[in-house]
Amino acid sequence: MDSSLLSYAIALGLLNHVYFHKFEPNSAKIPLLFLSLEPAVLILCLGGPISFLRLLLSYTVFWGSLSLSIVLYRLSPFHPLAQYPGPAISKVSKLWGAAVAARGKRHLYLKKLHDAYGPYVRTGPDELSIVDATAASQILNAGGLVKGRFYETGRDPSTPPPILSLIGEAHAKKRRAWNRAMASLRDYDPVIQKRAMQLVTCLGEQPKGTAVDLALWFELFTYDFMGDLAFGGVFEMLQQGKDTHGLGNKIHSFFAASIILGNIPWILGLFNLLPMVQRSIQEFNDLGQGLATHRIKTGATHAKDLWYHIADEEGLEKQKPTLQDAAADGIVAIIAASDTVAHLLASLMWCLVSNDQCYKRVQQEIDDTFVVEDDLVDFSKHQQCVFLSACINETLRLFPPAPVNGGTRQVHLNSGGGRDIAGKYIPEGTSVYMPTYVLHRRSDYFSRPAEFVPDRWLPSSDLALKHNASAFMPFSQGPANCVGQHLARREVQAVIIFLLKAFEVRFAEGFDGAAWTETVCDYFTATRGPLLVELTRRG
Ligand code: HEM
Repeated sequence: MDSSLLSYAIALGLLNHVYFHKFEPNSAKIPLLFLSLEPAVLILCLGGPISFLRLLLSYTVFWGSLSLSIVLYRLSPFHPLAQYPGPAISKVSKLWGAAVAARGKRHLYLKKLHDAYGPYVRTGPDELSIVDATAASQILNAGGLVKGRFYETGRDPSTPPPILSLIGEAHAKKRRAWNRAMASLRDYDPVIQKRAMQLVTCLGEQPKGTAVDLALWFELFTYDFMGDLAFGGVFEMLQQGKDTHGLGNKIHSFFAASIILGNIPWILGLFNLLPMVQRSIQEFNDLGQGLATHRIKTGATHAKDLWYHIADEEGLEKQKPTLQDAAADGIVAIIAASDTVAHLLASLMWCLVSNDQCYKRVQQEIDDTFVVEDDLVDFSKHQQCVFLSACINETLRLFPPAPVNGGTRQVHLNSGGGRDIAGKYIPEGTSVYMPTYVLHRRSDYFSRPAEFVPDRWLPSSDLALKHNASAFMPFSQGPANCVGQHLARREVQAVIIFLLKAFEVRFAEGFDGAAWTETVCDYFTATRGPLLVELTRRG
């Protein structure tokens, strides 16, 4: 046995742990290079024969001592997050979390963990999941924590970052343009109306007695609508009755890769080198550029569209964004605004069709508000449907389209110490999730948390229910909350009003309605399986 090689390999393993713990790298590229060479260099330095057996010993002992030291430290009471409970496997590595995320069931896994361990759970060596409304509000609002490394995923560093990845002044600048775009939502009413009416027409043309996949049709609606708003009307998927651009697949595989990478961000630099990943990022960049070029060539479908604002066509900013810059935001508009709204629409229809009483109340409210068909286009009347609004809130509570509330927030390393948040100490280097799916289902915030009870949102309700509205944050909170939330509500309100005025909707024969929620997955935004219904024209 080569005892000096053994002791040096152990010591080198421990030294590497101490070094990389203190100077945590941003990317695994350089550390992996060092870690793969060091045991061989050690043999060269110690002298003696360079045999296969000595190499094997050096590598095994070096990697073994490094891994054991990391595992023991992460489980030890000396780790800064030692006071937070959580499963041992999560304390040791994020790989388990990444595997759960890859299956799309992260929201359900987090719910189980919080049920077992309470509102603060250690979900990774340096990661917490928090479902405390006060803490979430402090983290997300001004003066809270900044965005974590999660937001670097899915982007090639050579491409301009979209609003979602930015912080500080760069974020504020883009946010001003987005705020202008969302300041006068009435400008977009004609587009919502046109697409909602087209949706109803397309649905009415489906052969009688066939099952219609509402989840798919809602996606086509939102793609067409956002295509109109951001890029001058490019997709026309409703007309074709299918996702002709494969946009759904592109978005879903992009997000799936992003959340897996978001769980183990140090792998980012390596992962981005894979041709498959480069291709996917490139595809998105090309799509954005192509759509932007199309919009510039053809102009807007109506006076001032979203592109007009995000590309600053009015020239209000000192420095106009480049085409690439604006295209990056245009793509965010398609991604952030289509799948989320489609999910809300599908979940809402599922909730209504599953709850006959609520369905009838919504239908009655719509019939009372819009006595003649022409009234439907009067968007000011849409807001009068207060029970429908309550149903929208209740759906957002139960099925938030961003189940984990976006990416992580972080107390970055070397940022001047940890932070006190709602009476708890969050040490430097900690990433934090605030899964709304779990927060919204805490029984001490909302009574009967798993039930669809829209009345809890009505001021006139005489139900004596616990109702903590500050724990309701489907659109996140603070300066980087969802800038499109009012547009989303406006779209959903309109589509449901047009749809329920035109049709009776029931689950299709043989469709297992009760099992539909099991098809919901969390890939940053939620995805869902087909929602098969039967539509009957109302008289
Ligand atoms: C039901 C529909 C929607 C839901 C539940 C939703 C939810 C969210 C959430 C949770 C965030 C924060 C993400 C994070 O911090 O990582 C967000 C950000 C954002 N959303 Fe939405 N969203 C919806 C619809 C829309 C629509 C219709 C638009 C645009 C037309 C939009 C545009 C954006 C943008 C641009 C951001 C980034 C804001 C910033 O960084 O300042 N969203 N959304």
